[in-house]
Amino acid sequence: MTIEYLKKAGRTSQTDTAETRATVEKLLAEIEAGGDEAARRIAIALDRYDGSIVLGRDEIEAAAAKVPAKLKDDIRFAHDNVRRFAERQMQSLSDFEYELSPGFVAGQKSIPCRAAGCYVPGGRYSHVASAIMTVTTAQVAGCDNITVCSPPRPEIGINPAIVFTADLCGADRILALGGVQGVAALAFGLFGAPPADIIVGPGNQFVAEAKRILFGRVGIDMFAGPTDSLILADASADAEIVAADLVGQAEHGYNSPVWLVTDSRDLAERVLAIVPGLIADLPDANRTSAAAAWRDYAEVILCGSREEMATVSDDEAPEHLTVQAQDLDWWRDRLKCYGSLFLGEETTVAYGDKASGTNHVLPTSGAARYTGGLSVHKYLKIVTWQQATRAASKDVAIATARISRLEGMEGHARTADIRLRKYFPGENFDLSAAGDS
Ligand SMILES: NC(=O)C1=CN([C@@H]2O[C@H](COP(=O)(O)OP(=O)(O)OC[C@H]3O[C@@H](n4cnc5c(N)ncnc54)[C@H](O)[C@@H]3O)[C@@H](O)[C@H]2O)C=CC1
Ligand SMILES: O=C(O)[C@@H](O)CS(=O)(=O)O
Ligand SMILES: [Zn+2]
Repeated sequence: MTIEYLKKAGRTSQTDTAETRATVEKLLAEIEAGGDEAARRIAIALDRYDGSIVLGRDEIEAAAAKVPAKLKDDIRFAHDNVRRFAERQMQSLSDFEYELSPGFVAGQKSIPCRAAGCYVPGGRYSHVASAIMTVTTAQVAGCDNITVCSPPRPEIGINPAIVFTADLCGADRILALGGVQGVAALAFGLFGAPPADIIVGPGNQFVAEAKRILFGRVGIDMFAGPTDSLILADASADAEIVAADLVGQAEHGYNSPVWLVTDSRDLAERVLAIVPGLIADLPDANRTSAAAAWRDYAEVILCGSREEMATVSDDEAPEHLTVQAQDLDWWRDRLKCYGSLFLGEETTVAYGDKASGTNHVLPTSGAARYTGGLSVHKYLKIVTWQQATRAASKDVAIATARISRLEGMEGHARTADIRLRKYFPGENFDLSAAGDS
């Protein structure tokens, strides 16, 4: 490899993880011991919010009344796209039964988790689209009970558009709780909510760590923490658009990595020259986040070939991966590690983030090495079953008895023996593990 870093990051998604873990463990222990009251106390301390936590129907209607009609239409448009894509995903998985031998049938079926907990982030920005992504997929998957948690703003509560959206998409209950206290409320079943079987949704490092620690006790979709994005671009790319896309992603937060990987030094240098001006031109809060992310987490990597670019990208396993290069089919076939792929200049990460229909809850911090993003499949338990005639069970019983004895599991072996004696009286079987080798 002949890669050259034209800009190297001083920090990565693994920086400060021990400190985050210690903070989250302490908060979870406090909430588990103290229940509703502890969660409320932490919400007051961290989010300066002392209003109602479980939103009543009147509060939901009041929030909906505050959302402009045009925005409601946009939310319905995005919801419709996400719902139709999720329905198509449901169709991609079908139950089946298979006759392994005459009379011995095994099958696979999918069963939705009963209670889903959806976390909708809202600390820095008001992530209305995350409510669409999480609640809609839970609803299409067939979860019976959907609880939403989202952080309240001081004095105000949850952003009204998030409340409207969660309700539109099918939430059964909405809790004004953010961060660790929100995730804990979903997991432990606080404020009258059923304990979640699965918790889904993105969030900052505290939210992602809380889900990670609770995993096992409760299911989670994946590690979906601070957003990251990588752009693969060759000499044919438009430097202005590449720079705008990098800055658009850096605004997510001070700890959002962005990478440009290219085989064109000229493109890289032009992008490096354009980015600072685009960041400076953002509104205050967005500028602060993007400037810090660009300074501390951004990288510009020059490669010798497109194969080398693909390898660098797969090693990063970015959440969002954009290709602005020639021969898009080659890239789609070659790339292996990403949460969601955006091919060509005519689409962009923000389309997927807000409205195009694919899910924006995606693996971060390299988790795309082993998982895709949120889909209806994350809520489904793929289970198996089997059923047999007595005649069909004979060969399986003999093999089971012998393998069990070889393993030293005599009790298992005898569950097969007893059936063979009952179903085939008078027949003799060699059920010992020993025999010709
Ligand atoms: N991976 C994905 O698919 C997506 C990721 N995101 C990410 O979600 C994140 C959203 O973050 P935020 O705006 O912060 O909203 P958030 O809702 O995730 O977090 C806000 C909560 O963090 C808690 N918190 C803040 N500082 C804390 C501290 N020092 N100790 C303990 N708790 C603390 C507060 O209780 C607050 O309620 C961003 O990093 C964004 O990139 C957003 C959408 C999709
Ligand atoms: O990580 C993500 O998918 C986010 O970019 C989604 S959003 O733009 O913050 O809604
Ligand atoms: Zn985004």
